[in-house]
Amino acid sequence: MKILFVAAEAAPLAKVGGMGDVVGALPKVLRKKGHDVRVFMPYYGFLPDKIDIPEEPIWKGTAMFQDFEIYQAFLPKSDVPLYLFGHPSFSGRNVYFGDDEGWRFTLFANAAAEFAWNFWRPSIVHCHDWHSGMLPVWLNETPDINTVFTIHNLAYQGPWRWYLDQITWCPWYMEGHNTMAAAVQFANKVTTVSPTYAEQIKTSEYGENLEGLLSYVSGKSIGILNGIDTESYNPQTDRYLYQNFNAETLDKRPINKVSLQEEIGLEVNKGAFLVGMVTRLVEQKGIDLALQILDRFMAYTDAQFVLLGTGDRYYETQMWELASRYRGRVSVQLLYNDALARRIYAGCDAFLMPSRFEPCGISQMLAMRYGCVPIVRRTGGLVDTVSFHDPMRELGTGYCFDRYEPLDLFSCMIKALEGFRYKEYWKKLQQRGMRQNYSWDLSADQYIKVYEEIFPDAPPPPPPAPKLEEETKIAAEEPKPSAGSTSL
Ligand SMILES: Nc1ncnc2c1ncn2[C@@H]1O[C@H](COP(=O)(O)OP(=O)(O)O[C@H]2O[C@H](CO)[C@@H](O)[C@H](O)[C@H]2O)[C@@H](O)[C@H]1O
Repeated sequence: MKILFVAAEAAPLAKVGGMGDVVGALPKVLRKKGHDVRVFMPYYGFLPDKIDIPEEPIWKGTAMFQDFEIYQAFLPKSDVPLYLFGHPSFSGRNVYFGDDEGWRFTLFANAAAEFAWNFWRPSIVHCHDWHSGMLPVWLNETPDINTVFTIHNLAYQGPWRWYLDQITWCPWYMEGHNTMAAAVQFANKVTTVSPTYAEQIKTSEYGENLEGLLSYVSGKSIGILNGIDTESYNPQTDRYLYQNFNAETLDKRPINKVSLQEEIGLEVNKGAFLVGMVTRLVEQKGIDLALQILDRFMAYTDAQFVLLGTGDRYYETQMWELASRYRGRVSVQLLYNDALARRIYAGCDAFLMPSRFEPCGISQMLAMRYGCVPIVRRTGGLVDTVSFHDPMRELGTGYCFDRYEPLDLFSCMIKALEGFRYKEYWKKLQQRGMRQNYSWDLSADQYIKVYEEIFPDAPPPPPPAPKLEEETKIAAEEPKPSAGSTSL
């Protein structure tokens, strides 16, 4: 099957959060399973620092009165073709910035529709979050192209209808008061990234005002648990670690702890309980809850804490102040750094994720893969991926609490600290986490099932697109205007 992923992020090239992880990993697995999957993403100004991109575009088009060019590269270490949407509005050094984000990504989505209509015609366009949310609307009247829309984060819903009306083509049949709502209505299938979150978003507590619509479309929606890129994130081979290890050689892991402590300015102390967080500093991640208890936790224990993240200025300042109160015991790194993130997963004893809501969560799975025990609030995908530690029966993979209450988080962290004292049990807990299968294999099969469920309704796909070498030749020619083009 021919599938075009359309997304704002794809790891390791452009990643701000977990959506990048998914778009960087899932296409590779689907391709291994025999599907022709390709990725369409903006040509960000920083990409030439990371991969070789040919100077000549393979195609040129127009959308929303803007000329654009498409360049072709490949996802690193893979044979997944990567189409890069070249337009000056994306030439900056950041993925997300500025007030024109709504316009910029709507243009991106419109260009993706043009691309699918006129250059490489897939059977399925797999859209990710609001950035590509208008695609299911525009492609609704193209019967041989079906759409799957994946919700990674319901909190960001994209431009509102009144604004879309001003900047782009909103067809007569379009319904939905913003991009996300329209995508949910028009996609052939809607997926979200864990079974528990798929149920939660039908309630007013988690539905972000779309709970009614999401309940209404529940016949075409499903929760499919994310996986992780087990090749890239492998403590046995990860070149960013001070010392490689696996579940059988956990005795080597403390070298990472000590080296991390040195690197980030903590007192070097193998025995201290080191808790880490790698996160976007936003309300979703429960930073306010953590801030309510961290002072006391540091005061009453000899634990250490490291935070790696950027985001909300208020949280950044509060974390910074915490670090200044506990010099040598709290380290706050207000930056985005993939290598340091890996060293935190490999060096910390526990990983804190007290999320207010969590569609799936990639970080807790990465933490477990690196022998770092998760402390999580039981919400969304955290329920589906972390289970209660029961030392007597040797079950479970982490420490969990239910209510979004400071006391509950505090007592959960104290339990983890106590558990850490019993080294043999702790080691078994780490090993159970490391041996979990969080690879994309099972989830990729579920996505294939979703694609196959909608595919029989479509007419047979058009004749195969030209081979890649031929596509390059086509690039040299001027694009021909084609029927069915709907850009403005
Ligand atoms: N400062 C920093 N430096 C380096 N790396 C950093 C970093 N901050 C975050 N990261 C990395 O970004 C990723 C975060 O992924 P998550 O899935 O945990 O959350 P996110 O909310 O971004 O994703 C959303 O989409 C994903 C994918 O569907 C869902 O799992 C999730 O619940 C949803 O909120 C991890 O790979 C983490 O290591």
